Amino acid sequence: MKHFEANFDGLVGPTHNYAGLSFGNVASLNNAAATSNPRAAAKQGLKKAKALADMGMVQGMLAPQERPDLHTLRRIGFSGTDAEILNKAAKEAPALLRACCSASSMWTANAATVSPSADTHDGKLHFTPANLVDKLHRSIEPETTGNILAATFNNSRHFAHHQHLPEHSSFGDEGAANHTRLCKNYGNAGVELFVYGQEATNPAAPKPSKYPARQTLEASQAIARLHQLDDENTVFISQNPDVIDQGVFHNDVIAVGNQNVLFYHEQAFLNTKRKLDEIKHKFGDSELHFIEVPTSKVAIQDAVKSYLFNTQIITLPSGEMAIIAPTNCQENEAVHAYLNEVVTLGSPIKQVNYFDVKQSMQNGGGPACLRLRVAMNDMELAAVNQHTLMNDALFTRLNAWVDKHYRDRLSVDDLADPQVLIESRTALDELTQIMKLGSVYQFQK
Ligand SMILES: N=C(N)NCCC[C@H](NC(=O)CCC(=O)O)C(=O)O
Repeated sequence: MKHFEANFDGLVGPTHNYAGLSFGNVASLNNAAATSNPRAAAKQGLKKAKALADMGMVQGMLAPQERPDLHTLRRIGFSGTDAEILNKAAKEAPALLRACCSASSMWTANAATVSPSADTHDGKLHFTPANLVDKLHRSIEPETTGNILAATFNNSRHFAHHQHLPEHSSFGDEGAANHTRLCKNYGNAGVELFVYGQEATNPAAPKPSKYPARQTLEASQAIARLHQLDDENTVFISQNPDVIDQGVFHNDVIAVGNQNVLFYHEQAFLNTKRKLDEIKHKFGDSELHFIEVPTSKVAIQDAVKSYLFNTQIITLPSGEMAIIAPTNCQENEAVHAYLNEVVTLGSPIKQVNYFDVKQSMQNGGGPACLRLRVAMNDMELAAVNQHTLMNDALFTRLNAWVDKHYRDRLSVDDLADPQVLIESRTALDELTQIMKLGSVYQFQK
């Protein structure tokens, strides 16, 4: 049996816009009210996904969510026709309308936490959608995320789908953005690293003072229980609150791992030495590469601006590893120099490939935010909805679909236009047919 890691990228939705919704996410705040280009955003994402498929990687796509979210607007008391609701919300509660229009489900690293079957007691691949309670616009994602995951991984013999955690800040959960798995080979039991920003039930524990910590220890522990992970195969690590206060709102902005490589900034964690020792102990005897980037080479500010750590580290079919980086890393002198150096360090990382995902980057989402990693085997892959898997035909079809339905300019003021809603629903209805998802959206029920 073959084992590998698949990446499921979020297809950027038709309402991709810059609304400044994410306090603590520097790019989101800096680009608030800028005009977006949803068509370019979707195509940039598709291009990256196709390039990985062309490198021999298993690559899937996850459908976007229905936005504007009329269901939520009705739930909070707006009534009338769809057009009346949009009109009233724009006048009476513009901030709430903006929260109901974000295409933020594109960052599928926040869709769920995933534990491969090699790690779980029942031998199934486990998914728990993230509740994303810290941000209003993201807290309305988990139910549909669960529907989309169930429609994509739709086989109960292989896949276990859990409900998202209780919707309370004690269980703040941002999914795979704060989760990394190290392993010798994808088919071996790995060590799952859960990184959190605060402890809900221990107010004396370190936490940031300026920006929110979106992930709690309690949420991470709940996921480990749900996924039937062994204590011997899990490590819980506190993020350094000082870096959260400098814009590191998820751990995947400061660290990334793959197989036997952990690539992280020296300021990423608390108690770094102790935690690395625990990882080493749980990982066992074989070779493990800790690539620690010192502040003297890359300042936190440069890491946050360039998204050096929001890169994907992938294992190519040759066994060598490649870094998939945003072009923003080439544009930052210190970071570019570091990436030129990293391939010479004698670790498995041998190449760096750059992709322009600037439309997403302007909202604080790099290459790694755009993908959900699912380590799996070929039997499990055969049980996946095959219409979600990237290949020449799907790439051509999705590009044509984007050309047909997406605008090339969208401002926050356009979000109240009922025409945007009609365009978005028409596009998504067609998409569910292309990807054979069934009726995953509220407007289809
Ligand atoms: N690091 C990972 N894995 N994901 C990045 C998520 C970016 C997203 N940005 C936004 O939601 C901005 C939306 C706006 O402002 O319009 C967020 O902050 O949750």
